[in-house]
Amino acid sequence: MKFRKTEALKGEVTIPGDKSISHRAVMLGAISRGTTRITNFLRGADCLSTIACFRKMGISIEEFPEEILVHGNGLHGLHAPTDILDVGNSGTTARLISGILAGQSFESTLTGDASICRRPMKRIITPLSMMGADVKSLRENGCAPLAIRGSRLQGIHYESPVASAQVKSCVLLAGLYADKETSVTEPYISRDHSERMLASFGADIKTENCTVTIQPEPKLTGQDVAVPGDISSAAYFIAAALLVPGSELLIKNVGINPTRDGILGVCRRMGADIAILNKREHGREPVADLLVRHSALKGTVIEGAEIPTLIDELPVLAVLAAFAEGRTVIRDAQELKVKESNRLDILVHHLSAMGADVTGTEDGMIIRGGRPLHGAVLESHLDHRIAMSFAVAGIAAKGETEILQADCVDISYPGFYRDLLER
Ligand SMILES: O=C(O)C1=C[C@@H](OP(=O)(O)O)[C@@H](O)[C@H](O)C1
Ligand SMILES: C=C(OP(=O)(O)O)C(=O)O
Repeated sequence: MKFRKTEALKGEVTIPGDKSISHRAVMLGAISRGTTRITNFLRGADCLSTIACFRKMGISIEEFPEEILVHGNGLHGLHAPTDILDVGNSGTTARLISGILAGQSFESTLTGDASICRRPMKRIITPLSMMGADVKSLRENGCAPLAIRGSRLQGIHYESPVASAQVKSCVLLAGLYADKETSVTEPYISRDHSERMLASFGADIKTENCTVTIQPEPKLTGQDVAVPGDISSAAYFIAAALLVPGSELLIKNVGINPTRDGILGVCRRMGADIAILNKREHGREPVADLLVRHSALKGTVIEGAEIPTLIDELPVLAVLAAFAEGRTVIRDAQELKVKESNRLDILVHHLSAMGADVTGTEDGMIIRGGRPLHGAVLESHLDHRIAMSFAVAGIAAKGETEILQADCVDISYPGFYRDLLER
């Protein structure tokens, strides 16, 4: 896929549903009693993997153009899977479903694509084993494929070494099947969609600072879930409108949960003109429309507690920083090394290939912005966020940028190129 400088981004765009919330709606629907009706469900490959996994455990899930219906069988209503559970490219599916599988009375095997089989699973094997589950990395490398023998679990208090919503959610979901309360403390607060949705389905769950506590064996009841637009997908449009001169773009129906909206604060510090309009609630999630105008940007520092609130947006923020005047420092972002690809290394490589002045560090990078960027031929490494971030760089840089294996955007945003280019 090839990109050149585009015209100003004008008018409005409505981006697809939130990936994290779509996954969770299917999972909680599957283990609740009654029907869960999901609107604005993200039909990306990752969320379709979640649906396929629960169908293999006997859950009836109907797909209609406007809604998804999940007919749950209750907390103990899953059947032993008819086959190996394939999570595809989805880390969220792998880690969250493992928490549910750990509490079942059957054995299951879970695998995924080459990227999934490189991503660290020890971070969930450790707490699930503490709870009494038998979870094995079949290649003994701490990664998938995983064999999970479920059992009646023990409630634990887990101090997570990483601020990861996937680890936290995995332990909380396992906690539904424990003999007493389970709590998780993380170093910084990560996205809290699981907590909000578990509460709305009827779980007894409380958050105090960085600790979440859940009581076991709740009566979960199917709900209507209206999925907000994904701020991680909106991020590419925010960045494109900020970079392309003359742009003034209204991005409608974006989830602005404070554990996810770090990109807005960073952009504002960089000098961005972003107005938050029509603030409202969708279920328990805050939503707004964002009016973004082309802006002159300056460098900033992104670190610490802010990192989990914008973890998936760091690739596109690094692109913005390359176009901004002055120095941007990204620290505490070592988690980027263990996503769909090693995003730190690839960002440094690709930004340099486009002419940016960037130095990789142990846990981030230093970008000395303001040099004019030029086109380059770039591998996506089958990482949707890399492909979308450099598509944005490509429409703001001089000359032609080609992204190889660009179709991987279907993981989280089918139709992304059409929305970006055919406006
Ligand atoms: O819980 C979730 O839905 C997610 C959590 C984050 O991962 P970590 O928990 O590994 O930080 C994020 O990068 C991922 O895209 C989705
Ligand atoms: C890291 C991501 O997703 P996951 O961990 O679910 O594969 C992402 O979407 O950027």
